[in-house]
Amino acid sequence: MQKYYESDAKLGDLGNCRIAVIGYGSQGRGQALNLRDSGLDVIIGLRPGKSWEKASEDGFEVFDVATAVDMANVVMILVPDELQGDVYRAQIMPNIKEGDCVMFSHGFNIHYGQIVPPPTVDVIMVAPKGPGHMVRRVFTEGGGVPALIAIHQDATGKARQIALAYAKGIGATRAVVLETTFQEETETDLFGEQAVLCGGMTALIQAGFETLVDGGYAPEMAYLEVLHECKLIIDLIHEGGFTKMRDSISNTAEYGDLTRGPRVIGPEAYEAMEEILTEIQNGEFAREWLLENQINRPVFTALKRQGEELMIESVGREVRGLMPQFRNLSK
Ligand SMILES: NC(=O)C1=CN([C@@H]2O[C@H](COP(=O)(O)OP(=O)(O)OC[C@H]3O[C@@H](n4cnc5c(N)ncnc54)[C@H](OP(=O)(O)O)[C@@H]3O)[C@@H](O)[C@H]2O)C=CC1
Ligand SMILES: CC[C@](O)(C(C)=O)C(=O)O
Ligand SMILES: [Mg+2]
Ligand SMILES: [Mg+2]
Repeated sequence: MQKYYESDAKLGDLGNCRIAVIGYGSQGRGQALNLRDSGLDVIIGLRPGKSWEKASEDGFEVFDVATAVDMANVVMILVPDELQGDVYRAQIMPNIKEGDCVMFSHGFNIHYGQIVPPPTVDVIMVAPKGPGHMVRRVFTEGGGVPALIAIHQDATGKARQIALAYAKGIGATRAVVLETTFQEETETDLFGEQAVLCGGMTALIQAGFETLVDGGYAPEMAYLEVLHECKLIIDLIHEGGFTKMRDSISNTAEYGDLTRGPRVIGPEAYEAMEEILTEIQNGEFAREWLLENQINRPVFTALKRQGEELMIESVGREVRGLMPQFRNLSK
């Protein structure tokens, strides 16, 4: 894979550009603040509401989406994936100009054909491999969250330089930037969040918590064991792979890890993962999610509420309340 670092990217490639960041949520805020701190010209496009107030408080000039797109030549679309098609057709498409650059942090709408920009514009992805709040936090600490870039259309012949300059502006070249395609980013990102990072992880933690509580152990004990300590173990895996984690745990834990882990994630889990990947590759997941939104998200709403009502959530609030390190953390 092609890799890029600080010396491969020039902020000057965005020097004459005005960047409109459309949306000011997790990624929008993180990216916009980092770009501004990198000395770039950034405005924000929004609808009236909470995000508009936040962006104004943070000192940005905020406009409705159509005006922001009209005023800019680089447009980063950071509204939720499920709304991007409507926002693009109503407010972005009528205001983009020949030679502009349309950017995404996830390939969903391009890959699944929900947005088809005209051939006269660059279409680029700069996708941080981490939550927006961390894109900001790590940048302010002097580091960067790695990112993927991809070029879908290169109308100006400068798409790659612009992608790299943007990646530098948000701090990603301080870590590493890898070049991929819209297809590869979309399919791996959806798979990762569904099967491992979010879906797989919460299901694994919940199953462990329920098993201990059903076995008669105190919920607080179960929480500390299967959720709180998760981060400490993951930090070691993150720093040095399974080897570093296994060097740090006891031999007893390591033997249990090696012999019992594959019983928890056995053939059934592999089959489920293959099915999930197929649904992503053949567009079934995308169709389901877009249709779910068209009917006002009944399944999403019900499952979200059930998740919020789980015992692990209320026990977690209590246990975190016992530890000073959690008291000043925002939600
Ligand atoms: N969350 C993450 O860390 C990651 C996200 N991404 C991608 O980044 C993109 C943005 O996701 P994310 O940051 O999670 O989004 P959020 O849900 O956090 O934020 C969405 C923003 O869009 C605004 N918005 C919603 N609807 C409209 C509209 N009709 N017109 C104008 N503004 C609107 C919201 O404002 P309001 O307050 O008015 O609702 C809010 O500021 C997606 O493509 C996602 O896949 C990629 C990597 C990681
Ligand atoms: C893991 C979820 C994610 O893909 C991300 C933070 O990278 C997302 O879509 O939010
Ligand atoms: Mg992701
Ligand atoms: Mg994602």
